[in-house]
Amino acid sequence: MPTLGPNRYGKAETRVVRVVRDGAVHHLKDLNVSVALAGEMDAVHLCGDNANVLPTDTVKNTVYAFAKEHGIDAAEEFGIRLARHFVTGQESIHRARVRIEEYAWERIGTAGSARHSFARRGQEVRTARIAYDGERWEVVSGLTGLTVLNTTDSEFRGYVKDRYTTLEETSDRVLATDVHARWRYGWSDDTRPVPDWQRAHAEARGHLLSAFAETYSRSLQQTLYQMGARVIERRPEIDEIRLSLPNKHHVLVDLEPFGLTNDNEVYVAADRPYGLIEATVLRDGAEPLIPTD
Ligand SMILES: O=c1[nH]c(=O)c2[nH]c(=O)[nH]c2[nH]1
Repeated sequence: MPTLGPNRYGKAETRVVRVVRDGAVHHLKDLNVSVALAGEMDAVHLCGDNANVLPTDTVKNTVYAFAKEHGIDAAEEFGIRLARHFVTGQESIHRARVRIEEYAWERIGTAGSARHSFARRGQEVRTARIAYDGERWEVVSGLTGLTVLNTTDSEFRGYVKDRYTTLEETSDRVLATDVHARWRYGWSDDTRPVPDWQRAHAEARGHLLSAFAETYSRSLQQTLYQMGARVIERRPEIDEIRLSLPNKHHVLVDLEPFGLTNDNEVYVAADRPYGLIEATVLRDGAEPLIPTD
């Protein structure tokens, strides 16, 4: 009989919107929560015995019930609460992984409606991934879809050239990317103080942005390292950060046919193909544990 390999199950993409009504002033949290559970699941796969299976429908209900009972503050905290509940609440479940995407809303600032009217903030998504095996925690937070652009202080020269190279060297180009960042906290057991998730996230995001803006870039690779290093240097609770940065090429348009010059003023924003620059930056002695795919 073929052997059953690694397996997990759960409810993916439970969309939960939680409104907190503070009198006339309302607050909004908007999450997409995916829970995956693993443990003693041989019988359900091999014999059709469901005795160890907490239904995925129950998993979904738990997400909604916890949103009501405990509210939602930091995504990490909500994910930790869920993971602990499944691992400590069911004997057959030994490990839980909770992934959360959080969509940010900001207030529409007109008088009166500012209390209950919101607009989605751009494409940026906050992410959290919590893994728990009953003893150790692994919390990886991050963000995707944070689009940034420098109109100068970026060059790309001195690279390898072979017979297929046509790219012109440049000492002044537009540098733009959609930041996809994941960072892993050193916190891993309940006996140690839990990081301030909201503050750590806001500060890490701020360091990514300031390093992007302040780095004189000789390549996106160099900028990536500077962004990651700044987070590691300034946030002691973070041991590892992985960045995936598409190079959103901005190509100068040839205006000569129209008798016009183009002194780094008019670009075509090419959407594909794009260079894709990826790397992990680590605290000295830390292990690279964030998956590279
Ligand atoms: O910052 C860059 N890094 C590269 O590796 C590369 N390759 C390329 O064609 N343009 C760029 N830009």
